[in-house]
Amino acid sequence: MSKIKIVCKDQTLLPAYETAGAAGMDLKAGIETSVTIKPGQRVLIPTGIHIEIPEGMEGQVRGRSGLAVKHGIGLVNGVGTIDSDYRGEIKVPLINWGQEDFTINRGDRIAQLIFCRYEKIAWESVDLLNQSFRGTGGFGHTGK
Ligand SMILES: O=c1ccn([C@H]2C[C@H](O)[C@@H](COP(=O)(O)OP(=O)(O)OP(=O)(O)O)O2)c(=O)[nH]1
Ligand SMILES: [Mg+2]
Repeated sequence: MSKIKIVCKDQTLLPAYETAGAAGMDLKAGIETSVTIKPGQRVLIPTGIHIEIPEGMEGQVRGRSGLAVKHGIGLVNGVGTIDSDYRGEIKVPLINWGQEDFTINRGDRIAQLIFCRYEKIAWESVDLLNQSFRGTGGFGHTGK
């Protein structure tokens, strides 16, 4: 298990795995007062945490399916990327795709954070790529 440094002044905001097999730690809203998101509105919610991810790893901020299904709450950026050299506060850009106002209170679990290893690459410029069975087919060319 990797150890990752975190600055979290309010321990009630410390992200945690909710179950033994959870892939993501839930991120909590570090807002002072409640925030209401109107239908179609975007808000950037602070989480109260700063982290130091080792090089070669990234953090992925993903939505919570319960908030999406029950209230239409999603992430504006799809999946957020937390770079290993980022030392700022992690923030979550939420959007209300639903039809009703949605209120967030301090400490509410608004998204989840997954850690992944990635590989860096260098381009090798060529004129031709190796042929493959798929070729240039994509975007549904294999059918429904
Ligand atoms: O959901 C997110 C996405 C990003 N970030 C922070 C961490 C990340 O390392 C930094 C930059 O994110 P990204 O590279 O996605 O945004 P950008 O628009 O390319 O900004 P920059 O020019 O600062 O890289 O913002 C968050 O706190 N939450
Ligand atoms: Mg960037």
